[in-house]
Amino acid sequence: MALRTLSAKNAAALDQELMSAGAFSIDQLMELAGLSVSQAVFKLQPLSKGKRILVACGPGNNGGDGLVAARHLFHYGYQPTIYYPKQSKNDLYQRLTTQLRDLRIPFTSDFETALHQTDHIVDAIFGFSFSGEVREPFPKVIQALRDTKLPVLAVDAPSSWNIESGPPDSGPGKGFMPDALISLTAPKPLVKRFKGRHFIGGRFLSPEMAEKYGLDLPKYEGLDQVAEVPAGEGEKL
Ligand SMILES: NC(=O)C1=CN([C@@H]2O[C@H](COP(=O)(O)OP(=O)(O)OC[C@H]3O[C@@H](n4cnc5c(N)ncnc54)[C@H](O)[C@@H]3O)[C@@H](O)[C@H]2O)[C@H](O)CC1
Ligand SMILES: [K+]
Repeated sequence: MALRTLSAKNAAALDQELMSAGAFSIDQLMELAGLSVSQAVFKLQPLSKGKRILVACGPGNNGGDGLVAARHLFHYGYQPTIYYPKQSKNDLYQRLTTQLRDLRIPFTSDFETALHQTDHIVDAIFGFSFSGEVREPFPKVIQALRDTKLPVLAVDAPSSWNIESGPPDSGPGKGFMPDALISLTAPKPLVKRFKGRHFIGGRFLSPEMAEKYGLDLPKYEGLDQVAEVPAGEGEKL
């Protein structure tokens, strides 16, 4: 699979264009993004390997993808727990959290303890709009993600990585290398520095839009909402 990358600026522009000219709502895009994340978890962590999934959610749409993924994971038979310290008042996020509470999915404010009671972690803290130094309360969370021996799946970007240049040289994310990454719509330039299993998700791009942004549509198989990129492909980008 040949792959071309999408800068943070173009990712935001593409997002806006999908919701204007493309006539998608944010709810639809987030639902499909989160569904892809849930399928990547299913491939990485079959139910027989452990059902407990800790989903760490940030304040923006990356966190929203995590909330959607947790709902799907529950329906597949997993036991998700949500860490969501900066909850948005926005109606969409309020509805997503209500849907999770209705399923009796626990929310925790103690990330450290939750980390000792899970089998797998989803990093949905920051995506393509992350910039600068990691602000509170996330530095200790990023550090814990870096230090854990448990498998971590990063959503769209390993949180704290620079979207263009990749791993930070200092700060809590220095040395953070998740086991797997799911790029949404298209890989961001940081994938050149990523070592691990790499999936593409967000199966909603039209061929015209892909062409306009110079992207390749992944070869999704059958009903899959994710396509795995062969190992080493990212380094060639
Ligand atoms: N088309 C698609 O592929 C879609 C992808 N989706 C997902 O949306 C995110 C991007 O979402 P956005 O809301 O623009 O931003 P983030 O979630 O990445 O983060 C914004 C959030 O984080 C705060 N923040 C930024 N920098 C820092 C910092 N240094 N310290 C602390 N906090 C920080 C900022 O204030 C905001 O609150 C994309 O990656 C995908 O995962 C959509 O769901 C669907 C379409
Ligand atoms: K992330």
